[in-house]
Amino acid sequence: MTETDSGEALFVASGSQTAREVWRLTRGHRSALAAVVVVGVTGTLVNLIVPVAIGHLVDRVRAGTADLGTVLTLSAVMLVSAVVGAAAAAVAIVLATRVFHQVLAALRERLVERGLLLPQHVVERAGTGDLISRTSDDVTAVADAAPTVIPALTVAVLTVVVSLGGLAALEWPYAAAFAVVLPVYGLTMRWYLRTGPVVYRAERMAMSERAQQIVESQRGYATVLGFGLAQQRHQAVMRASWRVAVQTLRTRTVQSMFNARLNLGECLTLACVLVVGFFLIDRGDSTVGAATTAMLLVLRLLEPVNQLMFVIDDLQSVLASLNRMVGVTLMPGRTPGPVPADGVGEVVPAPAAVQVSDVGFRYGTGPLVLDTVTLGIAAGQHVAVVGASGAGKSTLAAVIAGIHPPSAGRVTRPGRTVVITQEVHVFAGTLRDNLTLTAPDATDHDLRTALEATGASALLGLVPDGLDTLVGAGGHLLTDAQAQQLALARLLLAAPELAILDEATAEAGSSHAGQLDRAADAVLAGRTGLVIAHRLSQAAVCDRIVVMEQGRIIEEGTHDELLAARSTYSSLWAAWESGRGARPGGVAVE
Ligand SMILES: Nc1ncnc2c1ncn2[C@@H]1O[C@H](COP(=O)(O)OP(=O)(O)OP(=O)(O)O)[C@@H](O)[C@H]1O
Repeated sequence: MTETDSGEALFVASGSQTAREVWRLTRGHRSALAAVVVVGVTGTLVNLIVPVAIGHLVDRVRAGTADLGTVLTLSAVMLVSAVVGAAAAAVAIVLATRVFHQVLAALRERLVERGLLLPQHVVERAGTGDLISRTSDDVTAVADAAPTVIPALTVAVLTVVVSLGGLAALEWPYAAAFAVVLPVYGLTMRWYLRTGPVVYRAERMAMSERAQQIVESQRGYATVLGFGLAQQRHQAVMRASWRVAVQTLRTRTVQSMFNARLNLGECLTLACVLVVGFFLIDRGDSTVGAATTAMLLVLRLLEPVNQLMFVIDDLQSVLASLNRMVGVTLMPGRTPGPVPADGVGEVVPAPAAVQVSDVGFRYGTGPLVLDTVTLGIAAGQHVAVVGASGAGKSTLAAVIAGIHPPSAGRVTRPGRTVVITQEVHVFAGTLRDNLTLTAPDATDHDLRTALEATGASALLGLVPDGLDTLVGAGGHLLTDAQAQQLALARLLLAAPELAILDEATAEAGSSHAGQLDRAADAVLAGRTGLVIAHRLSQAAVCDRIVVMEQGRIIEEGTHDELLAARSTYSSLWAAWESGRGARPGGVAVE
């Protein structure tokens, strides 16, 4: 896991780790794989009948013993063997394609599942584009190449072995002539195996970086517009795209040089076999028919040898992608729910109560963001966390939610915990799809009840097709407040034991603020709640308030207790009250 630990890309598996993992995934498909091999061997053997029959025909013609019957019989044999050989190859390819698509689907599922469980800081450290590129570009690269690579590799290996055997059986010097040229192929292969992975890896990395630049530009759309960074982002994407173009050009250059070396090997082989045939016939050690068969066998053999080389070319690309995909599946991640993650600290399940004990947290190697934080929330209690910007409130929420593993200390929380932040994602699909994400068995009646409870029943009247309305990318665009209502209704349907609202209703100043506050009250009712409060009116109605400053809890108590103590909170409250009074509409909606 060195690459991840050093703060760079996500883990890339070694060849043997990938082979082990892929072999494990073929469990359940082994008999189909055996069928691919058997059918492939049969097809290859049958295909060799054609050159032997042509050689035989040449000798019969030269000897003057070839009549129409012989020609027709040999032609029929060749026709049948060509048809059977082609049919066997087709069956092998279909079988292999099926098996590898199934294995690839299983690997992709594991990849996505694991990717979602990776600690957020690990993904962020590597750049989200890396994970996206592995689940898209790499999967596509393997999907495109695997169905041709595997049967071609099998057929090529079998043809080489069987044809060499046939050449040796004919006259050993023919096989020897081919063997003399083999080092050219060996050297080509060695050069390519050294050069290929380097250029392919560089190309994939460039693609990852391009994906990262595009994702960042899209994610930070508001910031890009707000700060007038469009030109800068455009340049960054252009530079990343140019690097992809340069790397792709390098890859193509290496491929062209590879082709040139293959052509050289082909020329040398044909020349050697011709010269050997000439001397053998001249000395009476071979017939013209045998030389014809040898030449045809060599021609047949060259094709799969070239194919083998080309397959190795694709194989390089497939292996580079597979290593990256398998790498993610081998990384340690959060297991779903409240389990210890890869930090020094610990997260363990508990009934509806929360206990945070001496928790410390830092982002990567940065400064301590949470410093020996201790906090208890009884089952059913609602606690608000307030404090200045950067005090560590969101980080504490994320550590309790299990998004970040604590660097030190221990967190105990309920198994079913849901966190809602200000950034709510609306998935592309129907409103119903978005709501049933966390409650697949919910009926339309349940969905309507949840929307009503969160004050969002009006939403159904505003969208064109009710629950069937397509929302998210490409669909009906929901406002931020509507997206928040949707998220709160989704939380209600998920019915967690602990709900964490990280400024989930922070639409301060908007006419929806009061509505969202009421929705938050509805979703917190009857369950344990942690509220990262943006507006102090949200904190005031909670059972307890915790004040944070520079990663530490500095005050704790009820709203009245903290006001009476003339504490930091009371100053915050006074400042907020005067600000609220000044803000038009602020009071009216509370
Ligand atoms: N992903 C991150 N990587 C590095 N540092 C981070 C990251 N997220 C937050 N921080 C830093 O951690 C500290 C605490 O941030 P956090 O967001 O938890 O504070 P907060 O009290 O929730 O602030 P706000 O009210 O502005 O959201 C800040 O100094 C912030 O810059």
